Amino acid sequence: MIIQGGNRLSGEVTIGGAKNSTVALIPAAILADTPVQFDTVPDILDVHNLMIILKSMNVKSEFSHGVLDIDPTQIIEAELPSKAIKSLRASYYFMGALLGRFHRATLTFPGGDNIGPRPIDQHLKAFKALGATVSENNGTVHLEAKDGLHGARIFMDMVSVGATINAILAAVRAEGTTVIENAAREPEIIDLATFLNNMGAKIRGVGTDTIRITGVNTLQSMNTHTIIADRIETGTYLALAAALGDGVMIHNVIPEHLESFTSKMIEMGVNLQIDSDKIYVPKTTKLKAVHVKTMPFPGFATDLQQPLTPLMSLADGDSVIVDTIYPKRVKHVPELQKMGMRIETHDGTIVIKHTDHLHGANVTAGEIRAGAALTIAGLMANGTTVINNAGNILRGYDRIVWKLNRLHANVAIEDDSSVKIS
Ligand SMILES: CC(=O)N[C@H]1[C@@H](OP(=O)(O)OP(=O)(O)OC[C@H]2O[C@@H](n3ccc(=O)[nH]c3=O)[C@H](O)[C@@H]2O)O[C@H](CO)[C@@H](O)[C@@H]1O
Ligand SMILES: C=C(OP(=O)(O)O)C(=O)O
Repeated sequence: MIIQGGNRLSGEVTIGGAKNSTVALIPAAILADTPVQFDTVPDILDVHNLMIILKSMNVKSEFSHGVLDIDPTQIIEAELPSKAIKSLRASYYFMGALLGRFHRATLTFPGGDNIGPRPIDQHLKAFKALGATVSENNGTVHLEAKDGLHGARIFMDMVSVGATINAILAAVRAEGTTVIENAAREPEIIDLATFLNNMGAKIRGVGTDTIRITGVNTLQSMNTHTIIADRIETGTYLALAAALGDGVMIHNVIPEHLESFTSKMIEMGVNLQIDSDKIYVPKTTKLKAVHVKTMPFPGFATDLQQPLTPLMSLADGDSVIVDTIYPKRVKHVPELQKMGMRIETHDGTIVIKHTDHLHGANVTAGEIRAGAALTIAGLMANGTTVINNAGNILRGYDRIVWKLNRLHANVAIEDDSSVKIS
């Protein structure tokens, strides 16, 4: 990604469907006995890679103008393409979905963002509780429930989005009732349950820490499922607009999903004008330093700590971030230093000091949200910034180059081949 920095931004931007919903909904589609349709689907690399995985199972999918059609009615068991599986984290949702559909699944370990250790022990614990045996060999996981899946009580040792979703996917067609305790409460889990319940599933309690699922024999889609707005993309544009906007209106927002973030921006001195489904960010000149601690929802999202960093560098005083979910999520720090930002890490604490000027540099997006922070910093900086590994940004930001340029930024992607799907 090549950014000519220094332009002030203004205008309007519309947020796409949530990446973290979409990447669960697509694997969930294989549990249906009918074709399914999603709309407001973000145009991101993760979606294209999930479509490659579907194709390997003879599941046809078509994606056009934000509408994704998936026909799982001719699904077959097949070896899944390990390159696509490794390209994203959420490919692990095929473990729960295939177990639910065929009572067995074989997958290589998932990829996704390199943000420190990301074990899947809670996912495997849930599958075992439901009656599956789990064996691992050379980076491949084999799951099998020879006597079918049976409802069970699952207590999650820690709050995990992925393990909660995987347990739902495996339990939704299991025999009997499953209770997930200490479940994650992220809005994307509610979106997934809405999709499944509209097809006849019986999932109750999503959005609380106890979820009850009574298994059903069939899931049939009757209507199009509209994916919720991406709260992380929203937060990224909010931070960007406050840092270098002369007035930016952000549409398709669910403000209730972002309260921990918007309240932090207001604490910083950004006079956000929050409406029912849009937020206006006025030009902001004076910012206060703040402290942020990431937490499971409804706490401050780990995925938004890095996008807030460039705005923090404009504040008077030292801002502090502690990421309790991923303490090693600091890939952006040395890259931002190359651009002149006064940012340091000490024992899991990130300190951002007031920085007068950023300058363009050659940097690398180690992961998606590090890439978002570098993009904002590049737009604020004098001169040209080149972000290598921009594929990490395109994994999860819907049509980002087009959206930024419509706000009067000067951004381009070069060497598109490096981010093409194979
Ligand atoms: C595709 C998707 O939705 N990705 C999101 C999801 O990732 P993901 O679902 O992978 O993250 P989790 O909620 O599972 O992780 C939360 C914490 O639990 C730990 N853990 C998790 C599972 C497990 O079996 N064992 C274990 O120890 C993790 O290392 C982490 O410290 O939630 C993260 C935390 O909000 C977000 O950053 C990601 O954007
Ligand atoms: C960590 C993230 O994604 P994933 O879990 O898909 O790697 C993210 O979206 O910030």
